[in-house]
Amino acid sequence: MASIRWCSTLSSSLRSYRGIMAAEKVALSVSQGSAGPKRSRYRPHRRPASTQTAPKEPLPARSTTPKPVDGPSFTDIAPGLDPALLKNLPFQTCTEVQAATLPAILNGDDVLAQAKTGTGKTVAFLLPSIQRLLSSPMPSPQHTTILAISPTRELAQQIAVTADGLLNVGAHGGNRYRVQCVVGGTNMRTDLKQLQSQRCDVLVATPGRLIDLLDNGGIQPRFAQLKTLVLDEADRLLDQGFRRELAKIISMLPSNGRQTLLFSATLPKEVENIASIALKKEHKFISTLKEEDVNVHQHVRQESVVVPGNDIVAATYVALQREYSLRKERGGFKVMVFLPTARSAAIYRDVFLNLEMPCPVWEIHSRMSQPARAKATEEFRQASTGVLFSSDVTARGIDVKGISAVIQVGLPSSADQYIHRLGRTARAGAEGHGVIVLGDFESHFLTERTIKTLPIQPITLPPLDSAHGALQMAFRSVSDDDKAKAYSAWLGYYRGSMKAMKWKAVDLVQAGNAFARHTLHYGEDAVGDWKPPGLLAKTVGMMGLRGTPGLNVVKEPPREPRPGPKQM
Ligand SMILES: Nc1ncnc2c1ncn2[C@@H]1O[C@H](COP(=O)(O)OP(=O)(O)OP(=O)(O)O)[C@@H](O)[C@H]1O
Repeated sequence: MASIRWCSTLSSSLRSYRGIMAAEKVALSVSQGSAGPKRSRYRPHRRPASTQTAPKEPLPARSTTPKPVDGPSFTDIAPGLDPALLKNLPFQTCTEVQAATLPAILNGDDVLAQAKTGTGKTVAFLLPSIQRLLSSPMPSPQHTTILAISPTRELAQQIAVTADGLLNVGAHGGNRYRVQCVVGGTNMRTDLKQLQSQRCDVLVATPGRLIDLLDNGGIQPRFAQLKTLVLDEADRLLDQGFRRELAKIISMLPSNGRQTLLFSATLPKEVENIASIALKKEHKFISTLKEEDVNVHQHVRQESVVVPGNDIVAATYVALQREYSLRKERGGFKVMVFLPTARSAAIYRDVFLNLEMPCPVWEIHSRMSQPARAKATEEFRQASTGVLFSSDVTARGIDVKGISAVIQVGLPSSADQYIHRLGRTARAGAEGHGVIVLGDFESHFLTERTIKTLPIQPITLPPLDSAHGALQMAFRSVSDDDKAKAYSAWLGYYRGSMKAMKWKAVDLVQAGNAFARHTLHYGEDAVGDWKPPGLLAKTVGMMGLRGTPGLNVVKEPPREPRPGPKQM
């Protein structure tokens, strides 16, 4: 294998973000709150999330200017659009989904819309909703006109920034309208204070925080004049995980005179039934996917790598090196690596920070505090190069310019999730590349009904031998406590896929133990007596694994971690 020098010189290579909305950016009231997170930081003794190694020779930056799309102009589709609103749009021509949905939304229809990832759905629902807001008499400051709900905090904040850019309507008396964003992991009292003291014409929220504010903050009257309800990533919001919360929210909103918009790249057939809790019967279903279309862009090169289970990390390392060498000349090595669990995203980031990476690395997952998540997202957004190790918190909707590749490690939770994660690259006509790295025990994913229809090319990576030594060293710096948590999370995650794997409990435990022994402990205990990390009897019971041979069941929580060797 041609060896690539991965150097670790410390320097700052962050460039300022040239996002499309940045030019229009105005003060946005994103309520983040100052109080600490509900959960403690992932690991307090570690270096802060922003400690980065950066390239010795920074890679040339790629342009992040959005490509103009080849569609009709916004005014062709909707001649009545407010000129001041059009001025705030960084584009003149519509994407397909924008052209297809604009007339119906302006007409006040309920819409269920499907379009591929990265095709401008956010503007598709915000632009006409805001137009309807602007063309009505100024609402009273106590009332919210548009409520958009997103399944993740980062996506909610991104939607709020876009809404804010669009609402910077000079012709309507400057910033008279206001956008607020309320998400979990921040101080609810701060949210409440802002909602009580300031206008909030557009509210973007995650479901949990919104319910809290409705139940305990008494904000229900704020929605008495609600005109538009948007569910972004609608299939996710209406699936088992969120459905009850959504049903409750909807029951607390007025139905008279309310327009509802549901958007997603993936809309399983069943969603139309469930969607009836939100949509009027006579809603419009608009899809820009053709009958025979696969749900990802044809210009995204997709590859799969299947390796023995113990080689998954090494294969990820080599896949990253390969991507780096592909990008070296052209620049723009910026990669998102998706892992099945929060714990594994954290461990991968730790391990890769200890390898000689040629760029900064970040982690983002639900085990981090919200301020740390926001900081990681913003730093990665602004970076011209870097790797973000992520759980599924950024799988949907997140729009970061210049992602050159998405690497998915391990079994995605569903075919749809594969599509959403892949959609973080090649957005708005940009180029991009996807690789999925699977262990042999999870290769059945590639034969799944939807996945089979995608143009995924199997590839063989260069030999992994050179990666093993470096990885073994890097894994030593991860504490036993973190390894134990990653092991437990691994069992919890793969337990959900036992049927697809044709596994019994004992097979699950065997595979989990192999992961702990050969990946987390990277062969250090391969000889002699080896015990998997301890699992509390309570945890074993909750996983339904009581009595399964191979587990190390303990009564007390594992002792405090012995600190690993000093980190670089
Ligand atoms: N009319 C347009 N012309 C050019 N670029 C556009 C246009 N509309 C939106 N974009 C850009 O396309 C990118 C993707 O938009 P957006 O995030 O709304 O996609 P999406 O369809 O919601 O994706 P996902 O399914 O991943 O949530 C953004 O950077 C956005 O600024």
